[in-house]
Formats: sequence, C-alpha cells, structure tokens
Amino acid sequence: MSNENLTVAMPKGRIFDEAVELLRKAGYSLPPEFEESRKLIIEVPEAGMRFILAKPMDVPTYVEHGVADVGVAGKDVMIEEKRDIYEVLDLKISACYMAVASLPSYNPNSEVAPKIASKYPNLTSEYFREQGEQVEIIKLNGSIELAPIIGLADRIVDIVSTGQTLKENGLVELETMMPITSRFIVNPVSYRTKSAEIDEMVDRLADVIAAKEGRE
Ligand SMILES: Nc1ncnc2c1ncn2[C@@H]1O[C@H](COP(=O)(O)OP(=O)(O)OP(=O)(O)O)[C@@H](O)[C@H]1O
Ligand SMILES: O=P(O)(O)OC[C@H]1O[C@H](OP(=O)(O)OP(=O)(O)O)[C@H](O)[C@@H]1O
Repeated sequence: MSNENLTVAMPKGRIFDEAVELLRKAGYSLPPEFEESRKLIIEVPEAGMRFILAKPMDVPTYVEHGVADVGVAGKDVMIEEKRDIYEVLDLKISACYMAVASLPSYNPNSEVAPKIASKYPNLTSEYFREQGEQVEIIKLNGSIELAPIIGLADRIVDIVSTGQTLKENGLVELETMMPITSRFIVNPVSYRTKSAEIDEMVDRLADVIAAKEGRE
C-alpha cells in the first residue's frame, strides 16, 4: 500500500462502525483496537496511516486545519460547519434526512417569527432564509424533540432516521429538508501534496460503494 503518513479523521458514534467497515472492505486492515479501545489516535503503520477519532461535528475542523488530511463527516455537519475543505465522495453510509417537525396541533401561520429549535443553527437559518420565512432560532445540543412539547419552540429542525423519536414524542414531520449521508472530505493542501495517496484511497472507497450499489 502506498499511503505515506496519511492522517484520517474519523467520527466517533453512529457513523464510526459503518465507516470502519467501508475502510476494511476497501482493503485497509484496521486492527481490533478500532472497536475495542478508548484511544483517540490509532496508528496503522503497515498502511502508513494514522487515525484520529473525533466528535462528528469536529471532523471538518481537524481537516480544515490540516492536522488531518482526510476525514469522514455527515452532510449535515458539512452544511452546518461550512469549512474550507473539499467534499470528494459520497460514502452513502449513515443515511438519514433533515426535517422540520412540530406538534400536530401547531398552525404554521400562527406566529410572525416562529421559534425553531435545532442543533444546527446555520443550516436552519440558511433553509428558512431560502424559504423567505423569518424565524427565531434556538440552539440546543440534543433532545431537540423536547422543545415543542415543553413549549420552548414552535418547530424543530432535526435528523430523522426511523422516525421513532418523532412518533414516540407525538410530533409530526412538516417538511423534508434534505437527504443526509456521510462524505469523504479532504484538506485542500493535502490534496495537492499527497494526491497519489488520497486518490488511491478515494478510488478504493468508490469501488466498494459501486460494488455495494450493484448488489442492491
Ligand atoms: N438517527 C440519526 N440521528 C443523528 N445522526 C445520525 C442519524 N443517522 C445518521 N446520523 C449521522 O450521524 C452523525 C451524528 O452521529 P452521532 O449521533 O453519533 O453524534 P453526535 O451528534 O455528536 O451525538 P452525541 O451528541 O449524542 O454524541 C450525524 O452527523 C449524521 O450524519
Ligand atoms: O428517527 P430516529 O431513528 O428516531 O432518529 C432520530 C433521532 O436521533 C437523533 O438523536 P440522538 O439519538 O443522537 O440524540 P440527541 O437528541 O441527544 O442528539 C436525532 O437528533 C433524533 O432525535
């Protein structure tokens, strides 16, 4: 394998297992340490690679600053963070979508500047600006579905996957905003200085994705 000192930023949490599986299928023999340890930096010297394990929302930050050459980040995070990085491949893993939801009793025309709770203030503000609707955004860090139930917000903008969280909390989806999958991202300088290694990685991943799609 020709990768020389490539640092890969991986998102911990939901995306992690699927991303590791994809990399293994692409021929990178990642040690069991990936699943078993709490280490945040994992060296894979035989592949000339180093992996850093970060919070999903922080992956583009590491890549933008160049301390990681490449990384894996959700499209939601890419839209929210607006970092100066390249998004080179849709990995088509961790699929979900972003939606607007509310209590079923909520009348969308009842407020002048409705309150929208979200973990994604930038994405939310951009979306409503494009819709031409004036809103007040309330930034939360999780349990977003709580906000309309407890009276903190009129609507929420959040990720939906199975729809179970909305359903169990008595909320309904008002609008589907955008589909979300994880992306392979690259630092622009690394893309020039380590182009052979990065291109090889992108090609291998693209082959696995194409093969998976062929089977579906
Ligand atoms: N049902 C889902 N809910 C949230 N994120 C999802 C879902 N399905 C896929 N994803 C993807 O996973 C990423 C979030 O992963 P995860 O929930 O592990 O991290 P997090 O938001 O930092 O969570 P926490 O704050 O609970 O640690 C998102 O950026 C999104 O692209
Ligand atoms: O449609 P579903 O399959 O129910 O998934 C969607 C839920 O999962 C995420 O929350 P998460 O579990 O990450 O908790 P959080 O509220 O702390 O972000 C997301 O924010 C939704 O609440």
